[in-house]
Amino acid sequence: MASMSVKHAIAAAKKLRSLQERFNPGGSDIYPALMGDEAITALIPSGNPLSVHILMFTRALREQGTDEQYEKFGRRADNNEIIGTFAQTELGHGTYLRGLEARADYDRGTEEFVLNTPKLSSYKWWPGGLGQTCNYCIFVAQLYIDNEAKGMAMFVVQIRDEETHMPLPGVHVGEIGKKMGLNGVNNGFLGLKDYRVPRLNMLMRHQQVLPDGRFVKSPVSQVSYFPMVFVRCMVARQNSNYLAQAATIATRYSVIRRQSPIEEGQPEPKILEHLTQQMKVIPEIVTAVVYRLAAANLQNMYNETAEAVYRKDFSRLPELHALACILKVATSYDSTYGIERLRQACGGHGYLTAGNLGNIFAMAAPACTYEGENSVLYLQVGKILMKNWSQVLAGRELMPSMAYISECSKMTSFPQWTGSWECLLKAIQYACVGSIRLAFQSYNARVQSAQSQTAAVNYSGLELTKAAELHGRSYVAGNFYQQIVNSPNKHQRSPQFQKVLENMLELHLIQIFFRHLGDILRFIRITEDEISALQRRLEEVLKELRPDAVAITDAFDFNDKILSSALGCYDGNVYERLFEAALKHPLNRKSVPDFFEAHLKPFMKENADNAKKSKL
Ligand SMILES: CCCCC/C=C/C(=O)SCCNC(=O)CCNC(=O)[C@H](O)C(C)(C)COP(=O)(O)OP(=O)(O)OC[C@H]1O[C@@H](n2cnc3c(N)ncnc32)[C@H](O)[C@@H]1OP(=O)(O)O
Ligand SMILES: Cc1cc2nc3c(=O)[nH]c(=O)nc-3n(C[C@H](O)[C@H](O)[C@H](O)COP(=O)(O)OP(=O)(O)OC[C@H]3O[C@@H](n4cnc5c(N)ncnc54)[C@H](O)[C@@H]3O)c2cc1C
Repeated sequence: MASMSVKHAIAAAKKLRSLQERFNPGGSDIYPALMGDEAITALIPSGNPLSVHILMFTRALREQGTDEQYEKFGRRADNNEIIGTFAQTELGHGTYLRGLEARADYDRGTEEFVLNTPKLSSYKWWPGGLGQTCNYCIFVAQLYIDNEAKGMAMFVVQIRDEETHMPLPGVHVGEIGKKMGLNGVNNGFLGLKDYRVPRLNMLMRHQQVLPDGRFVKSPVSQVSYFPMVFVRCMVARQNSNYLAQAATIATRYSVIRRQSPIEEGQPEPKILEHLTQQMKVIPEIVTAVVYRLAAANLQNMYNETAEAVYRKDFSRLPELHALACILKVATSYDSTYGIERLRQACGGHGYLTAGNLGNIFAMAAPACTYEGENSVLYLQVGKILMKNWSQVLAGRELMPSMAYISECSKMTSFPQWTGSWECLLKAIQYACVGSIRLAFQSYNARVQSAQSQTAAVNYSGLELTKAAELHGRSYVAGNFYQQIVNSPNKHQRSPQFQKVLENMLELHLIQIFFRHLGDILRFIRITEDEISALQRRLEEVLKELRPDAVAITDAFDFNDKILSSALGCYDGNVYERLFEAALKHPLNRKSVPDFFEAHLKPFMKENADNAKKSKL
């Protein structure tokens, strides 16, 4: 499977290169590389072994290396003359980067770094493509000078001979084994023993080791985390795409499949006529749209911040970090949940490999773990919200994406309930700020009672992650509201199209309201009648969106090859394709399976003989 994936990935990369040259000659704009990776990944159901090369190796060389280092390594990597990965996680550590055990000791006598993975737990473990595909990697290690720890640093390390692909002396590299999906990616392990690299193999755009061993610290240590921020932004778009693919499959199947009359004596309707089926499928279509828009917004912010960082302006890093965490977590959680819900909406056929929903789930699910495990990232955001709440208490201004926190903090109570979109949006924001306030009170009480900050974070973890989740909901819903209601190009939309968008906004806001009703009721008084009115509106807007469901998913414009699903094919010939897939199964090559003579017949005969004996 790995070699097939590499073959497909190379073919797709070549195609991408020609497209880039045609549409973006000589450009190093990140979009083609991004789109390229998504296009390649979408075409390789078992995952793209070049993903981490495209998304992290080339990017780290460009953003963390000096211009000279880019010329030496980056250009060859961008041109796919060398294939690399990003080797940070170890067998023993993934989240806690300060606990990484791989070390780089500077030898000023030879102006080299001596790289070691001192224990089994220090082995790099997980990097995509490391097992068999890559001949280089970015090796992340704790930097030591005269045995004094200086923090994390990145090193360009060649691990395989460029001609023979043989692992180099001092390198122990291989595949980590089968996974629940992405088995074409050859995630690998890497051990290094006294492996020497020249001083100039340490990426030195932001921090340097001089020939005599003097260390020049980075002005902002967090900039070394930037490669992870990029992938978190990419995950937001990638996983909204996976959800859109699954929504397309389930929607198309739901207007082909007929089952269970709604009125006695009536013909069996398309299953999408059942209200409960609409509630399973249509909200996921809308969630995919909502996250695609939020992810595009975030990508623009990433590009602007990356350019600023290039100019040594690090001011926007904290806000980008917070939003990248929020969106990476929200899209990976919600897409994974949504894809499984859509699989269940397709009944038994949703469980068939020919439907491809299981594989889409297996492709989407690991995003809850890689690039920062979700609950760890929510804790990151929780900590940032605590810092920002202190700013609010001190009357200082907050970053733009948190401005609503200041506004809500000035409200002594929630205004009269109207149920309008603005009211629903304000309700989720108000609940978020209420949660931040409660979390801060708990956190602060712990710190005041002499707990360390890290311990206070741990023991306030449930409230911190709740506040972070609600901040994510507020950001995503606010972004969708602005795009639908206040977009500068709203007047270019036809009234019909605007109405569909407004129906999607209505559904998203009501769905989020019901999902967090408990969190909202802690801070806002809402009567039973007002809640029942929202229940009616929910049923109404599902009915309104039902006629547009197929058109919206068709607008995602996935080729049948990308969906790779007998249930979601454009021509709707589901049963014929299911049956065609079934007949291709190896077990159907013979009428009598080989195991009959070898196992089944003797087994049944032995039972029959025993039965006869017991009667005698
Ligand atoms: C197609 C898909 C391919 C998938 C390929 C997958 C690749 C990978 O998975 S690569 C490996 C990914 N690994 C991670 O994401 C590690 C996750 N762990 C963390 O992020 C760490 O917890 C840590 C790096 C955040 C460090 O934690 P800790 O040492 O406990 O330090 P603090 O939490 O106090 O943070 C210090 C300081 O730095 C700020 N910060 C943290 N991360 C970032 C960032 N990415 N960008 C900017 N700033 C960051 C944090 O807010 C703190 O700031 P202050 O409070 O102002 O000091
Ligand atoms: C498909 C896939 C591809 C990957 N590709 C790469 C790659 O290319 N390069 C690379 O370097 N890595 C890669 N990784 C590794 C990935 O980055 C790590 O798995 C991830 O960072 C989590 O670390 P861990 O696995 O060590 O889990 P841990 O950090 O051991 O976490 C395990 C559990 O402990 C909890 N936990 C840990 N710390 C805390 C805390 N401070 N507070 C609360 N709870 C905590 C976590 O929330 C989690 O529930 C990949 C992983 C996968 C699954």
